[in-house]
Amino acid sequence: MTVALTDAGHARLTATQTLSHENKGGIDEAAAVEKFSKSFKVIPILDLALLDGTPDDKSKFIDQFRDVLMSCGFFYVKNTGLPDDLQSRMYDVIKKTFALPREEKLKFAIERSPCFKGWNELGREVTYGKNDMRETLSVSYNNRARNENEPLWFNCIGPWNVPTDDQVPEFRATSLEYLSAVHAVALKLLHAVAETLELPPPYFVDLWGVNDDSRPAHGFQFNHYPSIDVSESPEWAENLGDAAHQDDDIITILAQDMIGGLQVQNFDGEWIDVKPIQGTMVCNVGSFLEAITGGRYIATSHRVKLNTSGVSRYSWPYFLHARITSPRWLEPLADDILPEKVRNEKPDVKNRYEAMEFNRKVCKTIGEYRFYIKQMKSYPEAKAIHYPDVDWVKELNIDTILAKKFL
Ligand SMILES: O=C(O)CCC(=O)C(=O)O
Ligand SMILES: [Fe+2]
Repeated sequence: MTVALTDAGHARLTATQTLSHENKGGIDEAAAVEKFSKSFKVIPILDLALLDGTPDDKSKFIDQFRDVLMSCGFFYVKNTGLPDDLQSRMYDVIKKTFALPREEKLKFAIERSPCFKGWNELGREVTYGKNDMRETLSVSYNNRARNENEPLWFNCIGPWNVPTDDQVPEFRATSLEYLSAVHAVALKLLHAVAETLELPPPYFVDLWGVNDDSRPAHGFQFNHYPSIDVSESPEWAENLGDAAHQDDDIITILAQDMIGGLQVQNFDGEWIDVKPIQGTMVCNVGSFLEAITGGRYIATSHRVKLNTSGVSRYSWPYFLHARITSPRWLEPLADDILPEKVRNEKPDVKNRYEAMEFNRKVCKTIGEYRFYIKQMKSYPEAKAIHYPDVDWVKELNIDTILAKKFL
């Protein structure tokens, strides 16, 4: 959900932002022009209120949703049920957290956590070999620490490494409130995804242990993209806020302020702006849904441009993940159980899908993959401190040539 901003600089930007969508219900007209094409030029808006409406409303939603999942993989949702004031409070907490002096943020730096949680300084995160021009705080859930008799990769989740109550008094209460509210939206969407495939609504929730209360693996992250003056720092001119990637989860639900910068790639290779729209959140398909549907539901590639707007940008995504002990690779749903409309949609994403397929077969479990590949690659400094001797390519017995090509 975009946030009504109060300070003068932001309010000015909000007022001058021209939004291409008119928020009328269902999918708006701007999106309908490009209806469900893989050459999309705008991102559709879905109205979650339809799911609680009449049976007709609901089936309209499910039909639209299926088309969106097969064509674009990215969509706004409105009428999420998340209180506006919760979004504003979350936004204030995020701003306060990143505004702490560096010495204070170092107290919860990612290097202090064997679970790769905590604050990651500007420019330190690496996505596909490039440094992202953002600082982040990986929050997620406050899980218990790994027991000694559990595999090392159980450290892919663990206890919070976040500001203390003295540093940001509202941090804990607001984050917990937000996590529970956004998780409810994610569940609603995941039930609807199952319905687009004519499966029982809890199908994926059960398959992936999404409601595993004992050790929730979902991600929650704060992102701060400071404005970079490239005339002063020309060495950063070619970097991005966040390099192009697919989300490696089931579904992502992102809240952002009104600054903009997120872009998604259509199948003609064009980068399309995901402009902030008041009262909406941005959702996208993750690689798990892409894999289980044999590439029919698209985990769209996206990136964040280098922020040169003159004003900081903040975003806070929630990543719905499977239980860490779930198998990393699941055979796609058999063709004969897919509804005809989905079955007939042949994925034309060969290269992307192949890479993803390889990538998913590399590890036995989701936790193993997150720990050895994702986290160790993304946070090299933290890896060097906690796991100096671990060589993940060897550890997982990966073909080094394929690893170079695909990972
Ligand atoms: O900040 C954004 O708008 C997107 C961030 C993102 O794609 C991610 O953190 O995976
Ligand atoms: Fe992402």
